[in-house]
Amino acid sequence: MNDRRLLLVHAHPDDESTATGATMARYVAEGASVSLVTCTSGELGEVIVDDLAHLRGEPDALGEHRRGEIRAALAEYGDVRHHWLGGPGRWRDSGMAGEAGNDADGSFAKADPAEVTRAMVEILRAERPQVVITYDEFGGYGHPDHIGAHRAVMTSIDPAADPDYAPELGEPWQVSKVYWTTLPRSILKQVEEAGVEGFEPYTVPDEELTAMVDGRDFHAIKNAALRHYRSQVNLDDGGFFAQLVARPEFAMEHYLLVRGERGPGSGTYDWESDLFAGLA
Ligand SMILES: CC(=O)N[C@H]1[C@@H](O[C@@H]2[C@H](O)[C@H](O)[C@@H](O)[C@H](O)[C@H]2O)O[C@H](CO)[C@@H](O)[C@@H]1O
Ligand SMILES: [Zn+2]
Repeated sequence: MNDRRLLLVHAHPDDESTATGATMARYVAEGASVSLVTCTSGELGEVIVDDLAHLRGEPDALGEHRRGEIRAALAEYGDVRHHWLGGPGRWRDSGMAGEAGNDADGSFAKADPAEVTRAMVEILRAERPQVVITYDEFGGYGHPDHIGAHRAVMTSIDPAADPDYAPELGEPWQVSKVYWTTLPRSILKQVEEAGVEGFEPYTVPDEELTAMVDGRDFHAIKNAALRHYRSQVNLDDGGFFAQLVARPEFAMEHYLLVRGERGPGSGTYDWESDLFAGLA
């Protein structure tokens, strides 16, 4: 199909590259329109390198720094249009589940759901994507901002298409397919080889997944983008994440279709290899 438009909705800077970077790179390379929504600037993140120690305990400064990191990271992909949900700094990082930031004024976890839906509908109507990607209802691993990003998408798909919902936000738009980014249960072998146990709850049985985007041709771009997130990830310490990122399989990104018609697939589980499969 011509004029393919993909929208990804993530919680913090770096999530888009970690979970879906090869997918973004592939569709940009294939000439699709790719846009990204990031819900917070990651103000409460840790700072893992000492040369950025001045950012520790400085949420505003860390947020500004991470906005710079994602600008540099997205440039590695080429033409990706980037939106901050509600505008830069509208909603702030909530911290990990159970932390004080969850209740802080201005945190994404405390956002008015109606305002979040409105902000998401405005972007959906502006970008008019056929395909939207976000997290599952657990946010992948339970982070409140990831759960919030999931809810932002799942509460806006129908209003975006409803002519009676906020007509001032633009012409109605019906998204055709919604996918949740997931980790296949089969990844456990790699994870356990890297010395990490207890990862199973964050995975989905391979037979329950519906699509896999093979982005191995774009593994280098995904890694180049991740290298811009020095405050968050270290790809050179030989640790679990660095080992995972180095493997070409890390660029094979898996999805579960939750809205729309499943297109033709192939292989053991009849997975779609193209998220636009089945669309006219
Ligand atoms: C990948 C992701 O969503 N990262 C979030 C997460 O970061 C974790 C947090 O800093 C935790 O304290 C660390 O132990 C853990 O290693 C980090 O992955 O939560 C942050 C705060 O909400 C967020 O800024 C970061 O992007
Ligand atoms: Zn995140």
